[in-house]
Amino acid sequence: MIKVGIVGGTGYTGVELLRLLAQHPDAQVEVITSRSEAGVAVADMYPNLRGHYDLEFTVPDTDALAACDVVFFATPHGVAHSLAGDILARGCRVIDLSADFRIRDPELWAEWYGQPHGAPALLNDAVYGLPETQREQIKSARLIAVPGCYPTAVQLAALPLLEAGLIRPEIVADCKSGVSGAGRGAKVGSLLCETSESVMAYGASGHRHLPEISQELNRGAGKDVALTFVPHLMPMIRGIHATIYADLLEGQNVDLQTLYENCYKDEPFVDVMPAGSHPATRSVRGVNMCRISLHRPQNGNKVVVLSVIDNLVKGASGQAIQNMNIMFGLEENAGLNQVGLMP
Ligand SMILES: NC(=O)C1=CN([C@@H]2O[C@H](COP(=O)(O)OP(=O)(O)OC[C@H]3O[C@@H](n4cnc5c(N)ncnc54)[C@H](OP(=O)(O)O)[C@@H]3O)[C@@H](O)[C@H]2O)C=CC1
Ligand SMILES: CC(=O)N[C@@H](CCC(=O)OP(=O)(O)O)C(=O)O
Repeated sequence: MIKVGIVGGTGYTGVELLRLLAQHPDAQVEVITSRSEAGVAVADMYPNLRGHYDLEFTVPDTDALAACDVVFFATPHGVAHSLAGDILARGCRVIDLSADFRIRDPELWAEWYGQPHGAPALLNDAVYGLPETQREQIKSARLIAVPGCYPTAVQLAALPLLEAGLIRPEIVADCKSGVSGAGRGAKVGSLLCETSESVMAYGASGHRHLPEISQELNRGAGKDVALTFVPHLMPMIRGIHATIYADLLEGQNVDLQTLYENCYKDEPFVDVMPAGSHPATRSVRGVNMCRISLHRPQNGNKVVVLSVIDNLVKGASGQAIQNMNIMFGLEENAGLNQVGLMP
């Protein structure tokens, strides 16, 4: 059994880790931290976990965490910067769900996150944990930077076109998110009265996921890709819907459906739907899956790619467990075989 520690167990990604790990055949949660709920039983706080965990939240303690085989950080930005180095130095592996190690350039990170990078010396050890592009590096990694939710949906949709050099290096990513993407902390903007029956764009002139998505699209394309990224808050709890618009280069006659099907044929968590489908976020609720479909609007060289994920699963905790499975040589789908909820 792999011994798991979780820092930040009361947040939405923390409790999603607990939900998914409760059914993992090869992993057991030994330590789960919360400063505000220390001493409270996990099952008292989250009754959906009654019967699955006999564990209390404890304050973060690096000795207890480092005694685990792997520690997940489900914490706000900056926390892994201060704790991960000590835990790694004691031989434990770290999977960070925050953005602390996603951006290779510490100055760029500081610019977008409004604070100095707290652990630049660890950046060389960090592997960007998108299994569909980094599987080999993940196998031997000790520190994983789990991609952001929007970046996961956008990259899986756009990379096959960019890697094949079929489009102009210019992409528009129009994205929508459920409110759980904003975390569990109390904020006026997340209140029911503020979010229901309403749709709102935000960060249209610059969102912190822009440099992360750009970094990875540029890497896939082998050149700079001009990216326009606009996120929207939707009146739903979970889900990301990304619509990608791109221009095919003149004279390209490639069968895009076949390109995508071949690209993802061995990927357990990417579903290329029949051409012309319209994937809905509810089709991935609670499951570690990205569903993609391709469209060629008539009269033009546009290609539109639709991509949906659950922000808390393929966009965070499920993808984090997928990384753990790869790092520890387990079946990649161990503990990740859930079927989605309908309706
Ligand atoms: N929500 C989402 O859809 C996604 C979130 N992420 C990222 O995952 C991380 C967690 O997100 P989410 O679960 O939504 O966040 P929440 O705000 O819901 O939870 C944060 C958790 O971190 C703990 N925490 C806060 N500050 C500290 C600290 N200084 N030291 C130790 N623990 C701390 C909190 O518990 P306590 O204060 O009691 O210690 C709480 O359990 C964030 O970086 C987020 O950006 C990534 C992808 C998707
Ligand atoms: C709806 C909402 O507020 N979404 C969050 C992004 C979700 C997220 O968790 O971002 P990371 O993956 O980088 O941690 C936001 O826009 O900042």
